[in-house]
Amino acid sequence: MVTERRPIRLTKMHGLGNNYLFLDGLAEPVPPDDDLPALARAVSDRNFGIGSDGLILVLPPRDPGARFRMRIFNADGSEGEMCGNGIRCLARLVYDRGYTRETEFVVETGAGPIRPRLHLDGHRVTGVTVDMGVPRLERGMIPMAGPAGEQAVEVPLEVEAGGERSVFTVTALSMGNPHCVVFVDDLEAVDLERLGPAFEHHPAFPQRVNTHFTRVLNPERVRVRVWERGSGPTLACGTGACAVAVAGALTGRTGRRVTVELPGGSLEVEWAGDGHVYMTGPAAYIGDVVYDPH
Ligand SMILES: N[C@H](CCC[C@H](N)C(=O)O)C(=O)O
Repeated sequence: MVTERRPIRLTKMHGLGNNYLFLDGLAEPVPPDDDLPALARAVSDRNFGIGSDGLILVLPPRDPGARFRMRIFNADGSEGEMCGNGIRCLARLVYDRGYTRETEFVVETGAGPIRPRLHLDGHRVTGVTVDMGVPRLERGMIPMAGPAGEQAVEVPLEVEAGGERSVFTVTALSMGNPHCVVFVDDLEAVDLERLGPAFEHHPAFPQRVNTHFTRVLNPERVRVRVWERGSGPTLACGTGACAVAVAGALTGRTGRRVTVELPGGSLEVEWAGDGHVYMTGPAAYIGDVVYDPH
């Protein structure tokens, strides 16, 4: 239940069609924490709200080493630790609004400090490369059931969906948020609406999971269909694209530099020698809107 009701100014942006409503907490009052899940659900609703994959707050940092702080809420109101497409949009927004003249800065997130770097043509942001940090491979860090210190690379997962039980081979890891990568030969044959929820709510993932059905086209290129924790099918998932690139390298299916083709477009991902994952992609505006239901 949203306690206080007043018009809320939002900016809708997207990264490859993965779209979010941004509340600029540097210019607007931020609703109380208890209101945020319900507000995220309300504004994300595509019929009774504005419609989006979720709500992102731009906030002043608490971490002295950070310039900004990002909080992300999925369309179901659950809070995610990080959002790859969202942080590229946040980086463009704070630069365009003149909150910083830097083209590289640290953003405090639930996944730790994340560092976007803006690509400019004059003063126009043409793209963003993000240091997404180091992937967490141990089950205890994903989190995923099983021995906490063990990795989950090419492991069996029995999934019950629509009365059918099947065993999938999965590779799970965290980019600060949990991901499950399932390599398949026939991507079109995946019944995402049936399997997506079954993976998302699988008991092996106590905090649920984002799932990425992935076809390897060649060692430098993969194609992915996404079911996101808390938002369902989206056109792209930035943290997921990073997880897919790491899983491809871990399983020997790809190199460490991969073009990840998503329904909304492609991201360039590299799991570099420093252990960090770097993701490059666009950030685009849709427009400003006032949420004022009554
Ligand atoms: N659904 C995700 C958060 C959004 C991630 C995604 N949209 C991205 O671009 O990384 C989660 O609950 O972990």
